[in-house]
Amino acid sequence: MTVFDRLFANSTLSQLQEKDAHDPLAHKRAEFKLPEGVVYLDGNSLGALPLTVPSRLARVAEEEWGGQLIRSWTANSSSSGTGAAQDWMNLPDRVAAKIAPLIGAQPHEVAVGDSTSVNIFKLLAAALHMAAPERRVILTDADNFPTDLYMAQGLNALLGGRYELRPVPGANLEANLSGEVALTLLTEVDYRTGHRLDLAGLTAKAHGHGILTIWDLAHSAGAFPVDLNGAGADFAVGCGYKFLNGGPGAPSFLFVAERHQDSAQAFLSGWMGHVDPFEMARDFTPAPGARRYVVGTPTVLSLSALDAALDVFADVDMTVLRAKSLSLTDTFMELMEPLMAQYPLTLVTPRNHDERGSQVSYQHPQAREMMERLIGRGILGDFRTPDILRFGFTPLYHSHADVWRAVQGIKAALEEGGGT
Ligand SMILES: Cc1ncc(COP(=O)(O)O)c(C=O)c1O
Ligand SMILES: Nc1c(O)cccc1C(=O)C[C@H](N)C(=O)O
Repeated sequence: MTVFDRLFANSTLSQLQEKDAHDPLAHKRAEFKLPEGVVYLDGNSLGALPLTVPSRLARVAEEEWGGQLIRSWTANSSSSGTGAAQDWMNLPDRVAAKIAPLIGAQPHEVAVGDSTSVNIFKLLAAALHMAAPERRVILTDADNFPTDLYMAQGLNALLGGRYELRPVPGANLEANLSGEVALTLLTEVDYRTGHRLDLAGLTAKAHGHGILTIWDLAHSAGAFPVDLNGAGADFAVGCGYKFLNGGPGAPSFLFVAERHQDSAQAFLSGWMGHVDPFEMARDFTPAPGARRYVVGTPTVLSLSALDAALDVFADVDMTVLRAKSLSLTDTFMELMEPLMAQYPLTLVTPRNHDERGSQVSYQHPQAREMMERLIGRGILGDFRTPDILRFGFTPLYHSHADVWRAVQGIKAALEEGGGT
């Protein structure tokens, strides 16, 4: 670093620190465990640990499981002296009620459990069954996350190959909406580029052609305000372990719009989606609302972690969170500008605010090696094939000074790489 560089960098840093001093979300960082010496830019893969989670897990293990044993499935406060049992049976519904406001849904439109992949399967099956039989195309983005494509391929094989999975480039989606399309299966924010589709606009256009929509909100929920009902969305899924910080393998959520709940069928009709599981009836009668999509026994430990993690959003205004996210990603792009002029870096994330999520990505010919060097320097981003450096920003725990530190680390890693 030259003297000039250092002076420039320091003045930039102090300007950013000034911004941080006025950050209305600055206090949220103290609610997370973040290791010293690390800038964690991978909350879009695995959110950081909210401090309330370990004690909640310990309580569930020691008191609810260890002390109350099977009584914890029901709410029965008189069953023991060690505190009220925790009504585990309804835990998926309580978690759904916490996710609902983050995605513009009503609580009974949300179900929590299973993985995102499995929930995609449930919704694909329900939506295809609702679509007119002459509609034989499932329209998707060619760059969609692999599991979305694989689930559609698997279900289509089960259905005897009746459908055509049509992957098209994101820019051609609108032109491919037609009367032969049964449904669209789209991820709002691209996991590689961070490009954000127009969820409301595409939903309206799809509806104009009589097409049902399934949205994957993996990189949206908890990252910015989502308004599924405002957009008239039909179906959606999302991850619990990314911006919702529910921990590795956290349960996923799904959304079924109220207007579809009588016609959409839960084909993975497990007993926990039955209106009265302990009736032990021979035939499946669905529970009201989205609860019918809860298949088997709720995964109490991981649901409890997600339940506790979601409390960090209780006092967060999501429009404020979005404004901070944009400020962080704008700052990052701006600070990276001189490096783009000097090194083979290509920005692949749109600069336009409406067209991006909460990540910024660059192509680099040695992206994998670059990311290894960066991780060695404590800048934890991600590499995605074939040549993407991906940096996720979580407004709940990042400051503008973190952005500055990250860019200093990237600069040093690029220099270490000898110009590549
Ligand atoms: C868009 C998208 N959908 C789904 C998933 C994951 O699905 P699952 O939770 O089933 O592994 C991811 C990331 O892992 C993703 O980025
Ligand atoms: N889900 C993941 C996992 O189980 C292991 C490692 C990474 C992940 C991810 O979240 C990948 C992620 N969906 C992505 O956007 O690349």
